[in-house]
Amino acid sequence: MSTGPAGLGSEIVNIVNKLQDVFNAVGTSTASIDLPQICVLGSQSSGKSSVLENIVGRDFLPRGTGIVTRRPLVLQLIHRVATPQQNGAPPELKAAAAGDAAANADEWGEFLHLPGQKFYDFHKMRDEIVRDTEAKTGRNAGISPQPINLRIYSPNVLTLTLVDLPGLTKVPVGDQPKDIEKQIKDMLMKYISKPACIILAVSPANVDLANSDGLKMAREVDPEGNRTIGVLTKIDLMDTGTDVVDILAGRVIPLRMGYVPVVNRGQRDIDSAKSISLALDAERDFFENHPSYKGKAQYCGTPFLTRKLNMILMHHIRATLPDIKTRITTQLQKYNAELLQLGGAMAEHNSGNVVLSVITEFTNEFRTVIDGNTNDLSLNELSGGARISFVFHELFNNGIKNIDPFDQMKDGDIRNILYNSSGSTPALFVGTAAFEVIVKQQIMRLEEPSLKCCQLVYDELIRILGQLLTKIQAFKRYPALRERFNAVVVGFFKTCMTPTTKLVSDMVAMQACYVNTTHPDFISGHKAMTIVTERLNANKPPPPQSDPKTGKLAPGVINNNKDLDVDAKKEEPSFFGSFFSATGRNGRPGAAKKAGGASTPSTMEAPPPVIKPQAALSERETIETDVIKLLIHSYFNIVKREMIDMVPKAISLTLVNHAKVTLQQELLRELYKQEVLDDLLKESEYVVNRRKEVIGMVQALNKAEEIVAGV
Ligand SMILES: Nc1nc2c(ncn2[C@@H]2O[C@H](COP(=O)(O)OP(=O)(O)OP(=O)(O)O)[C@@H](O)[C@H]2O)c(=O)[nH]1
Repeated sequence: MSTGPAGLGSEIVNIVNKLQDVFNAVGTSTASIDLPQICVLGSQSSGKSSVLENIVGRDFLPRGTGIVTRRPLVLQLIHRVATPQQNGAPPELKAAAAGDAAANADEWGEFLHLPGQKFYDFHKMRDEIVRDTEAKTGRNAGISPQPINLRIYSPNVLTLTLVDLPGLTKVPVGDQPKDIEKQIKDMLMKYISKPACIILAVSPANVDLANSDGLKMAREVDPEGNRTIGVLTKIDLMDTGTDVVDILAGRVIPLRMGYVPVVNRGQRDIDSAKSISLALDAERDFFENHPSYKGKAQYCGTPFLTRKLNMILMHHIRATLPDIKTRITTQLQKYNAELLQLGGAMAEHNSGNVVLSVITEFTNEFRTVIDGNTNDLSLNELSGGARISFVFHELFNNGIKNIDPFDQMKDGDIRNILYNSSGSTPALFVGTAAFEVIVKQQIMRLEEPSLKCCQLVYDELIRILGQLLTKIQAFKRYPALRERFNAVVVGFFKTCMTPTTKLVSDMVAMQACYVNTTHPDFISGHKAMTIVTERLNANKPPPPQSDPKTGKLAPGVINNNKDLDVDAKKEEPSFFGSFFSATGRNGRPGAAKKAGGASTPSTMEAPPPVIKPQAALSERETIETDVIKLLIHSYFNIVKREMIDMVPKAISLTLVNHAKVTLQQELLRELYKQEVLDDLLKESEYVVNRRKEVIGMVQALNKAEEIVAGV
């Protein structure tokens, strides 16, 4: 490349330019490596475009009213030595000369979005900037963070990369969005907040520096002023007798890299198409002859600014290169690892091996999750097996315990059952039968929560399946495999549910079908009787019928034997009457007072169509009912306890444990078949695309590594 003072730092800046190209080629989403660059920051009309054009030495930026710069312009200036044209001027140049008087064979621009096209005509270059800006943002609409990349080759530039950004604005113009100020500020922030960015803060000297929007914003991200260079424009427009000497001396807002004063073309110069070379001459004259600056004129003006920027960028790049190298290496490792996960660059696979290993991984994970040995144990959430335990020991346990056998049954109902269950032999075994009827009814109520428990455990298994389908990487790559896995496993769980619900229903049916009154935990009839009568005595002394003999029914309830008084209706002729009052067709109570009674056999009438019990319970009825309730309570508790114990065991046997043991076989049988293997391993579009992207990144990073290797 070039040598001599003009080429100062070219090599190292070129390295960054090359890196920029390499990364640009793989897209903007990969800006994970921030390259050093100089960003131009300032309010509208502060003179940013003028400074840039002076640095380049050519007119090439769009001008106009409103926000002209609406996309970042990444401007790579590349110094090249002027070469005598050997075979005459290139054809593009001949065409260009007509439009741009300054066109010459040594200076041209190239846009990244128009590869291979050389712009010798800098006016056409300007048109292209306008065209592409409008293409991406609309005519006067908004702004866009998507940069335009322009590279300018010239013997008159120092190798330098500058980013021209939209000017800070306050008022939306035309159909600009209302929040344009915020949009611009956000975009600028994105650029200047990166530590690798050097901020070129442009402020007009004819406005108080404290009000400079550019400097204000720069201080937000660089409060110490370590990476901000101040450019003071419009020095020529300052009132006579005033100057920026205090600012330059760092006495107003100090910046470590200092300030450079410049004089650009005024509006009138632009309108009269004054050439930049003339403008640069005028600038030099201005500083050399101004009383405030002539002693330090070599530190003023655009050429000094350019050299300074070149030096700063070069040093900056030197300083950041080691870090860039490290980042390239880490990124390379990251993308290589991802590529490996995506199945490598060639994406070759032996479908049999893949399916086999996914089945193994899945079933291992499944067992681990069920057994609760999972690595990613979350502290604030139960998972897998722990959730199933919760279903068993909390939900099911409480669901069963909370069933109150008498919540839907009034004492009067019990009395009715007591009577009804006696059938045509009212007194004999009446208690036993009623007890069994009620207990069986209540036992059947346990079926619903038991089946619900099966369903909840099934839901948990489905949940685990969902987790594994997300967790295991191969499913991302092979969506068809994922689908089939899902279908097979869900189908498997469903199949297991049939014997499981049958088993659980049967367990309830077993309990209901045989009531074991000899169960060791069952309260005895005598005990129940004693408890009830004691309770009664305690509640309302003196008990009028405290003699158990009068409540003879009760012991019979349990033992079906001795004390059951078949003559009860003789002793208490009101046995029926005390239990029931008949209601006639018209519903009048007492219409058949003696109905059904054996006392009037000779004049027996047909019973009334509806026979209703009397509302209040007699004392004996109360005792009988209480005894029955106590017995039911005792027995129902035994059954509940057994169900709480057994249902989880049943569900484990036929569902959870069964799945643990046989799921692998099932998956092998369904999926590990030659005829389906290839279909299962069709890759998802995402994987195919992502692999392309990652391969691109890896290639770019490899290239980047090469580029920085020698530095
Ligand atoms: N006299 C004089 N005029 C200047 C100087 N710098 C810029 N101007 C004028 O100020 C106006 C704005 O300059 P630009 O370079 O377009 O400013 P800008 O910051 O790029 O503006 P936007 O792109 O709209 O944000 C133009 O009319 C320039 O001619 C200067 O140093 N002296």
